[in-house]
Amino acid sequence: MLHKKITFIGAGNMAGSIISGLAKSGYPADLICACAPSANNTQKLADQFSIQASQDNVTAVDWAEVIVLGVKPQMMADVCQAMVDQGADFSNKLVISIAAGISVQRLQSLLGEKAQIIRTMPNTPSLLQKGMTGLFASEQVSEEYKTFAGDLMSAVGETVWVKEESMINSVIAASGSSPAYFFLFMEAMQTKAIEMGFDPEQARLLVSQAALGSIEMVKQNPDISIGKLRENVTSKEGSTAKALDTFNELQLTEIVAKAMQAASDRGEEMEKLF
Ligand SMILES: NC(=O)C1=CN([C@@H]2O[C@H](COP(=O)(O)OP(=O)(O)OC[C@H]3O[C@@H](n4cnc5c(N)ncnc54)[C@H](O)[C@@H]3O)[C@@H](O)[C@H]2O)C=CC1
Ligand SMILES: O=C(O)[C@@H]1CCC=N1
Repeated sequence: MLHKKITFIGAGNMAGSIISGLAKSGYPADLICACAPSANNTQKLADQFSIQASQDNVTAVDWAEVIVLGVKPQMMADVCQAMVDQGADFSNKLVISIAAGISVQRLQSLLGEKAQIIRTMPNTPSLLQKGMTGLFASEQVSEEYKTFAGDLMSAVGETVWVKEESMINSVIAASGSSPAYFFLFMEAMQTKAIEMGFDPEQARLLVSQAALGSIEMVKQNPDISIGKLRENVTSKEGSTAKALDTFNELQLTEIVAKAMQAASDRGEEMEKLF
């Protein structure tokens, strides 16, 4: 991939994960700058990966060709407005937003019509280059910048382009937020395993190794449906069947669908609020 100077505005959980994944992927560290008001996070990343750290958004934007917006949705408008008021010029720069709930149109009105904006929805496993990112580009974004954004996010995991911006909210539901669902499930299992007599480390090992093995089986067998893999574990009248009956009685599938819909709805709602 081409290498361009990238400034991250915000260096928290998500931006920090992408920066770490990028640095581990071999992206030139001297072309990455992390910018946030407090030096805490930025300096940690700078010490760990030899990237640049800054506390001055405008200078950091001036320096780079690609700007990744990684602040909280609630803060996005104020942060963008402050940069523009202080003279930051986003004309013809590639602006990659990772924020939930901020539309391209909103960003365009904040940063100016000449900013080339790509909206993405990554997730924190980007840290380990095991991320999943959905991307949406408005019509005015150049092919060069689309390719760059795709390559950039591919350096930290898998990517899917969506044609409709509204599908970014579906990406939130399926992969942006979903590491938290899997963590919740594992937490619940760990809690019960402890109750059944294991110490916390053993319980964590039992649950996480089972999860890891299951994921690998899904990944390494793309031609076998996930349902079939489930059936292969489920002996007739055996113990797995009893566990699955319990999940079904309590309507796990419906619960998951409702939770995913709630995540997507909140993304949509935030687009109106912020
Ligand atoms: N955490 C996650 O799993 C995911 C988060 N996102 C999106 O990423 C964005 C950031 O979320 P998190 O990383 O979780 O939040 P966070 O709170 O960990 O990070 C926010 C960062 O913004 C910085 N910041 C605050 N004011 C600033 C300013 N004026 N200028 C520059 N930086 C400033 C903070 O210092 C912090 O480094 C959100 O918009 C969220 O929707 C997207 C996908 C997944
Ligand atoms: O909770 C949130 O709003 C963000 C978006 C996806 C994951 N975290």
